[in-house]
Amino acid sequence: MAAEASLCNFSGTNVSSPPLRRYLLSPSTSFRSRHLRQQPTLTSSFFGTQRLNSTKFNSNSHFQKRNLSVFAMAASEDVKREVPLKDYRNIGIMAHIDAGKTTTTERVLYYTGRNYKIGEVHEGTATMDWMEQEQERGITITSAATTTFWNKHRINIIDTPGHVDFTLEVERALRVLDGAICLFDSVAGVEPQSETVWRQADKYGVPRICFVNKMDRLGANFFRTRDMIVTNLGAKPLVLQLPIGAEDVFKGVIDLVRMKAIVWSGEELGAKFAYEDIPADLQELAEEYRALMLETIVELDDEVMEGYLEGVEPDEATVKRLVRKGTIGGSFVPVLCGSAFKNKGVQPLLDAVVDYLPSPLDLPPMKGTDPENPEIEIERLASDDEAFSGLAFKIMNDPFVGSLTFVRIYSGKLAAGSYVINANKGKKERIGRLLEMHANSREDVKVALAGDIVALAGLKDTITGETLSDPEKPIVLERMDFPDPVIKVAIEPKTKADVDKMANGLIKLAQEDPSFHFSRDEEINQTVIEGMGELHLEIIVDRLKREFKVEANVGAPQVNYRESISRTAEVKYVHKKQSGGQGQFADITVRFEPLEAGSGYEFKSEIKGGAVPREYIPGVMKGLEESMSNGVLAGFPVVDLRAVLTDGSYHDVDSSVLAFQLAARGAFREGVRKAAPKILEPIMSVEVVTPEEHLGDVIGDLNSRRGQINSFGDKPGGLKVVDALVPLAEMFQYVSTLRGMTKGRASYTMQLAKFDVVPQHIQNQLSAAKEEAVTA
Ligand SMILES: Nc1nc2c(ncn2[C@@H]2O[C@H](COP(=O)(O)OP(=O)(O)OP(=O)(O)O)[C@@H](O)[C@H]2O)c(=O)[nH]1
Repeated sequence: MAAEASLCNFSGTNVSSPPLRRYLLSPSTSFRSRHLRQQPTLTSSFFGTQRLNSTKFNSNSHFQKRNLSVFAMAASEDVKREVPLKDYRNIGIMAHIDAGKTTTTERVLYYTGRNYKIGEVHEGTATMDWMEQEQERGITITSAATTTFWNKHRINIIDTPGHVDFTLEVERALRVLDGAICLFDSVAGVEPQSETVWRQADKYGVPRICFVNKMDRLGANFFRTRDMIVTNLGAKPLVLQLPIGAEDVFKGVIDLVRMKAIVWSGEELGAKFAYEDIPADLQELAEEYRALMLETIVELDDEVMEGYLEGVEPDEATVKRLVRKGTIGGSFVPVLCGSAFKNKGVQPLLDAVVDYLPSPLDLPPMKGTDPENPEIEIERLASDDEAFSGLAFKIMNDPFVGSLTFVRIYSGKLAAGSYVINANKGKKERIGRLLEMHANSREDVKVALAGDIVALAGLKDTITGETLSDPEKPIVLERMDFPDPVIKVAIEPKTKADVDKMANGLIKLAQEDPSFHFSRDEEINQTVIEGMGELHLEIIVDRLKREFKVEANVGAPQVNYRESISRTAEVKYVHKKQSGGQGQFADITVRFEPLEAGSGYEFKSEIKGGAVPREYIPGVMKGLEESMSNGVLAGFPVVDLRAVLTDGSYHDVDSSVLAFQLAARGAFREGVRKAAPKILEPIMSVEVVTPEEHLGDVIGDLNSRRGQINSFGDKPGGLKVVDALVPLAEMFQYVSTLRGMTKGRASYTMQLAKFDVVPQHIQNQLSAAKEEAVTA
């Protein structure tokens, strides 16, 4: 018989315990009957999508079920595009925490005419920060997508959070954006989270423009920020504006493309601005920077370059064309400035979005694979005439509509009432309603087109990162990478009555957020939630309380350890039982091999000549898979390991799938013990910014936390910066220690750097703790 070989690969962390699987399979239908009852009135289309009536949802809305047929009808209608695809801009606003993303987005919404009364972040009324706790904490937690229009261009904006615990939100947004605005605080310059986000944007090849915000703040320095874009980000800035004044005398900007000053007459919302002559004292500087700009852009066009060398300056249209070309091609990043809070610089920023950031047509076609045969690559052009494809990039639970799936449409059309296929799962999904989102209000649309970002209500099986496509022409678009959670806490509802409510809430939250996991450990009778940091889990617990009305007791945070092996080991294991009637017999030999960090788990069969018959191999795979979630040292998930089934034997009567499953579990226990098992812990890359007088304390403290100091440096304003690698286990509550130690003058950021082996004494403690918990 020919050699049988099968290889399966899945990340060890995705192995969910049986109770978790049960949770995930239970249907969540609670919202459907109550909310799919809007009475739609067809109105003429105004913009790129065909609208039904605009509806603000509130608990008083009354809808009628029979009109659902209108949605179904819409699927077959021809749709005329109102905004050409070349005039679409799908953008995100990214930055370090507190750089002003929400404030800037609010201004953008105001100036594009969608918001009549502006919300201020510090008053807790900002439109994009619509979740209750965002308003209280004044930070943006969930990306909210909104559609708006500027100069006949359709701009879809996704507001992304700045805190590192929500990095995944930023990743998701970047995956579906065509361009981005990177905001910097002109006092702090390029901050650590901006560097992280910048690298993420590089990874997805997202063209961007920079906006140096907060030019009105004491200590604002446009040029220092420009220099930091070079030194900290390794990027090539193309200065397109210079500030006129700074701090409390910041008046406006010099537009180096038109060589005009743009001066605002006040600081209030809607303050008028006028184009004026460049102030005499800035004329020379403006000429110098215009020359620098021109020298950079003419390199992109030989003909223009020749003219320029002969003394002919390119006209405004040519300058804009070349800036656009270089921005989209990644040759440089345009740099603008202003003060969102004082309403200066926002309109030219919107012009720059339109002028320099790409439309879907400027980008390469979307690549994907055939779901049946992942070897076959497929491309989809950004066009309404192509087969439909879209990527689900966010799931949100909405109190009025239920679960909303945000989808970026890459090709084709999507109609309410139609059916699509979830290409990752091979499951049909019915498109109940299509909603165009505007922060916390929404409008029903009949059909959405290539380039649109819409929210779909009523999808059943689709989670973040999956592709929806035309059932006739399925495609799986590139998958997103989700980081593994690094921290966990035990959680228990305060009353027995809340057990089911909590399970339901956890399922919904996990569907929304792939960096959040939960599981139930039957052995110690505990539900455990896992996430990217203390704040991340705090927010989850808070949302359970507010949105699902579950009061819960929460344990102390614990590190998400992993187990792995250090060397290859082979083990022969025979499972044999004879009690009463039929016996059980399975004999296998399995080789356990260590894999590179991040490889997850692989299974391979090298069985020849049917030593283990084909029908029993799934039993072996299942037994090994089950064991992967429960390592031999301290019960942590096992990662970075390949199990190879090399030999075995069976009994004609007594062998069964179950017998091989039990043999695999035994082989795992024995084999992994022989393969020098080890416990791994998350090591964080920590950056602390502190005044010099506290530097010694900060370093001493990091050393006492098993920290390894990598470098020191200087920051503007006489501050020192320390880079260190510190085990996450030592970083709980660091925020309060640091605050106490430096009188609140230092700040820090941290993110996962790697997993590394724990010292022996900690391994012993963890093993002992597991034994104690099981005994208890
Ligand atoms: N002086 C000044 N303050 C600003 C400016 N823009 C924003 N702010 C203030 O800076 C603080 C943070 O602004 P946000 O808009 O919440 O920042 P964010 O980047 O959205 O913050 P996260 O969502 O938490 O990451 C708020 O108090 C704003 O009022 C500005 O141009 N000048």
